[in-house]
Order: sequence, then C-alpha cells, then structure tokens
Amino acid sequence: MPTSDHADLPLERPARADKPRTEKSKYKRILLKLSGEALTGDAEFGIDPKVLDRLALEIGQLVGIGVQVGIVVGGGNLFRGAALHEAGMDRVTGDHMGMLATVMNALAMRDALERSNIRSRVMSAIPMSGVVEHYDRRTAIRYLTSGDVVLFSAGTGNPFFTTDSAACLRGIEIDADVVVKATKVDGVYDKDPVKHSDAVKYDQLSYDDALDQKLGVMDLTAICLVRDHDMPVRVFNMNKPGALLNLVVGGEEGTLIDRG
Ligand SMILES: Nc1ncnc2c1ncn2[C@@H]1O[C@H](COP(=O)(O)OP(=O)(O)OP(=O)(O)O)[C@@H](O)[C@H]1O
Ligand SMILES: O=c1ccn([C@@H]2O[C@H](COP(=O)(O)O)[C@@H](O)[C@H]2O)c(=O)[nH]1
Repeated sequence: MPTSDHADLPLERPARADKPRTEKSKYKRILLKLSGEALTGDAEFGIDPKVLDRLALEIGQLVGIGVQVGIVVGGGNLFRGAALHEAGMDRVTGDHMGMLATVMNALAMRDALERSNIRSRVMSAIPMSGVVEHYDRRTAIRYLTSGDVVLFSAGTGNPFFTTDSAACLRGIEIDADVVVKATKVDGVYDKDPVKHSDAVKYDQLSYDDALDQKLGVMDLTAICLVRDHDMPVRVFNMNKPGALLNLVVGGEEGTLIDRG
C-alpha cells in the first residue's frame, strides 16, 4: 500500500507525459480542481504565492511520473456571483466577475508552474485574445498529450454554474481517468466538518448517496454530470503535503465518489 510520504521525491524538470504510463501512476490523465478559497492560505482574501509554489511542486511530481494534468481553478478567493448578488449586484454580472476571477487565479498558477520549470497553458471558456487562449478541446488534448499542464479557466463560460461543474465537464471532455477535487477538508463528511466537529468522514460514497444527502462539498449539478458519465471523483485535503501524489499512485486519500 502506498504511503503519503512522497514529499521527498525529485522536483526537477519533469519527464514528458507522452511516454507510456509508468508503473507508479494509477492514472494516465487527471482533472484537478483547485479550490480558489484555499489559495488565500492564511490570508483573508487574494492569493498567497507560497501556496501556489507548494502546489506547483506537487503538480510537478505528477508530471514527473508521466501523469497528464488538466486543472480547473475556482474563484472563491476573489469573487462569487451568488455573494455579489446578495450584496445587490445583478447575478449574471456577478457570475461574469467570478469567472474572470478564475482567469486571474489560473494566470497566477501558470506563473508558479513556469517558475518551477513546468510547462503550462491557460485556456479560457470566455475569449480573451492577447491574454489567454480560447478553450478548444482538441487543442487541449494535444497539449496534455505532449506533457503540458493545461489550466482551464473561466469555468464553463456560462453564469449560474460553478467551477466544480466546470471541472467535471472538462474532466469528461478530455477523457480524464478521474476528477480530483482539492479542498480544505479531508474529504466528504456526513455534514460540513467546518461547522460540525462531530461530522463523520466517508471513505467512499455513491453518486446517488451524495445527491440524496445533498452533501455540500460539491454542487449537485456537478455530481449529476459525473454520475451520468460514470466519472469517479476523489475529494482530498490540498493542505496535506504529499496527498496528491499519494492518491495518484493508488493511495486511499480523502473520499472516493463513484457508482459504488
Ligand atoms: N458534507 C461535506 N463534506 C465536506 N465538506 C463540506 C460538506 N458540506 C460543506 N462542505 C464545505 O465544502 C467546502 C469545500 O468546498 P471548496 O473549499 O472546494 O469550495 P468551492 O466553493 O468548491 O471552491 P472555491 O473556493 O473555489 O469557490 C469545505 O471547505 C467544507 O467546509
Ligand atoms: O461555469 C461557471 C463557473 C463559475 N462561475 C462564477 O465564478 C464564481 C467562482 O467560481 P467558484 O466555483 O465559486 O469558485 C462562481 O461563484 C460563479 O459566480 C460561473 O458563473 N460559471
């Protein structure tokens, strides 16, 4: 059984991902959803460069063992449409601001990846010529196959959705083996563990159980999407060093949501 003690693996220039899958990696291609809120680190708002640098090293470990990595970054550290609407703003305008926030986070993440010598691309669901490439599935798959990390920004490009839905959508589109949701808690619990100290963690959960119990870790649209396409989702704690690599090599990190 793999352990989570991989923090000491080499972090130099990763191998190209168009090589055959190595023995160590359980997955060939993953879609990693990074919580925007978790990018703030210890601050109240914005982006903590230290968090980005640590994530870049962990992502580099995956690329180094030949895993193709697509990433969707949230925007909750900057703007959420629903919160702006509650404060009086038009909802669609708020959602547009939220999606633009995810582009800023993706640019910051790309910067950290490039500083760690990990080749990466940002694509946006909203055309933004001169800043980032417009999302195109076939081009994204070509980049992934050649070993580049691809950051999918601006969510789905449509208001009233979330980046969890965008992550599941892109994961299905790029034919990822798994959607990995990196968050601030250790997995999926029977209730919000941040609010309830007696919350109990699930190691595994079916799509239907997640839907029936309305567990707030992921929105229901996203869970319906993965259920309909039989895409497994693993929810884990992104603040636990080595956890990402551990789950990619087959370790039991966090909670697995699948058909049960
Ligand atoms: N049943 C539950 N199990 C686990 N977490 C839960 C549950 N219900 C609510 N949560 C909350 O969901 C949060 C996970 O969502 P996350 O931090 O990824 O935010 P997000 O809204 O998806 O991302 P972003 O910050 O990018 O908007 C946890 O921090 C936790 O407090
Ligand atoms: O497809 C999408 C994805 C996101 N939004 C808006 O962006 C913010 C930030 O995303 P989080 O998932 O909350 O991190 C979200 O609150 C929406 O306002 C969107 O409109 N469409």
